Amino acid sequence: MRSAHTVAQVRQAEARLLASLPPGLLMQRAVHGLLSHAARRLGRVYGARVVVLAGGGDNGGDALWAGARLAARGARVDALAPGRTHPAGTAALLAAGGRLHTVSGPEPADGQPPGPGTLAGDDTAARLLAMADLVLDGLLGIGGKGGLRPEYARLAVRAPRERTVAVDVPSGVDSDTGAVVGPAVRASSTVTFGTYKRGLLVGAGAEHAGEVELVDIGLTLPAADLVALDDADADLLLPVPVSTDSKYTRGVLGLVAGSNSYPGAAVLATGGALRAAAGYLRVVSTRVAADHVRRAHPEAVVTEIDPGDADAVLAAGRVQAWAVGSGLPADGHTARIVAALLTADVPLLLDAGALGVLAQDAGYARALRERAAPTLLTPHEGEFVRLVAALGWDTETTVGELAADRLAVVRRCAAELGVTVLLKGNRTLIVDRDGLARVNTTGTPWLATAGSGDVLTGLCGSLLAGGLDALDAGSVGAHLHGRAASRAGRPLAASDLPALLRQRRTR
Ligand SMILES: NC(=O)C1=CN([C@@H]2O[C@H](COP(=O)(O)OP(=O)(O)OC[C@H]3O[C@@H](n4cnc5c(N)ncnc54)[C@H](O)[C@@H]3O)[C@@H](O)[C@H]2O)[C@@H](O)CC1
Ligand SMILES: Nc1ncnc2c1ncn2[C@@H]1O[C@H](COP(=O)(O)OP(=O)(O)O)[C@@H](O)[C@H]1O
Ligand SMILES: [K+]
Repeated sequence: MRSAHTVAQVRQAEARLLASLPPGLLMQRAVHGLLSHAARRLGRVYGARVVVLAGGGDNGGDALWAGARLAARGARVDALAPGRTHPAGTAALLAAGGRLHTVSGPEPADGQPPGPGTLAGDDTAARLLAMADLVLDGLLGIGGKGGLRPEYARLAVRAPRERTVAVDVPSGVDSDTGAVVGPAVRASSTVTFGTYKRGLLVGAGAEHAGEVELVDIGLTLPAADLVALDDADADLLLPVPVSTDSKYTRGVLGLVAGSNSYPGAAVLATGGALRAAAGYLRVVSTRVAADHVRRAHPEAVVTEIDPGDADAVLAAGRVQAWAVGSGLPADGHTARIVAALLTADVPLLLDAGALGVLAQDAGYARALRERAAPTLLTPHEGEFVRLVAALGWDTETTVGELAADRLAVVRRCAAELGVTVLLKGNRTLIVDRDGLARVNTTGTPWLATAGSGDVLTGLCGSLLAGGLDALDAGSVGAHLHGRAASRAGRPLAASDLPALLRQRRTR
């Protein structure tokens, strides 16, 4: 399990630790981790060309110290700085034979740098960056605020992504939110210290960070309210049948999905549901979809209903969870079924057409809040925006806030509706009514294909029926879904996913 903390939490933990350690030791722990990572990436340090981008704070200090160590091992190290630099890190670099260039502007300038080293222009900086075997981005760490100042931005955009290692966080990424305003460093890997910063896992920041390596520097941090599951966590949470189980005790899922227009959604959701936790799957569909499901999945127990026949849905039989919405139109028929299922006292997943129904009437908010059993909503961004518009949120503002602080927005929605929200997309977020959050880090952009969300609905519904709470069902479902996608051939079709959900089990 990877835990993410806020800048304030990190600062507090650092302050406590700093008070108990000899000066400089904390930074040296960070530098040691950074150096190992850089050496591993370089393969051969001796003779390698390394560029350090050095801002004025401690982040620049880390990068300069690591540059000094690489220089001592025979690398040719040039530091590029937009202004003043960390004094001890600078002295170490120069003593080890590294060079410091203060990048003064677009043209090579005459005059004196603000400290040691030489003045250089953008052309020199660009040339050094183009020739570098490795770039260490130490422009800004967790002290970065807002968009990069122009002199920082000019260096940030010239760093070659595939050869750039970000120190702690890519410069220009907001450590707490993952928001990126304007130019920012794009790294192929990030070495982060003490804990994951939220911005490395969520939003645009995750995309800028590349692979993230965590270096332990001995910080003691509070329990995190945002975590990312690893493979082992998901495998442990996945319900596994025991010798005393029957198909019923494993959990029965009721899946209301598919329509004459979208029968495929029912087939896909069924495929996902069959390869998770439930031991028994009741699929409730109108005629055309029911026929498709029967043909594709003989093990599903199919009940055929007339559109909108809520009584027939409930009469399909006892279930431990309902999942409703994939391939259903957001119309009056679906509204009747949704209204009936909202009163059921078992866990309920609402997706697609069912979310569309909720978005048409603010009155559903109350019904959601009043439900005693867990509720999981699985919107993509468009569905999310429409859903909260029904709560009176301004659409344009919501879209802006999703870019600025995705986690905060999803938290607000989950709290307001008293439900667990799974917001799909790259780095799917799963947040419960109390604000506990998970971010999914599996998957590939190939999942951006019609129907993959239907498979996810079946999968998560099945996990709910298997007894997981909504936060676990959503996060384990998203994890397995993404993992299946990364095992797939390319291009990926949604119907490839169910078979890929089968895996060699460790238990
Ligand atoms: N504090 C500690 O004890 C440790 C800190 N470490 C490193 O220290 C970093 C934090 O150091 P700092 O607090 O000095 O912060 P930074 O190194 O992130 O730098 C903050 C400085 O950058 C300037 N700045 C902020 N936003 C800017 C922007 N948008 N454009 C241009 N300049 C901007 C600020 O004026 C401030 O002087 C961590 O990320 C980590 O790399 C590690 O060495 C581990 C120990
Ligand atoms: N760029 C992306 N990277 C990774 N996963 C993605 C990306 N875009 C979409 N996904 C995932 O693909 C699925 C798409 O679901 P959804 O939008 O509901 O599609 P549909 O309704 O067609 O099935 C979700 O699990 C989502 O997280
Ligand atoms: K950085």
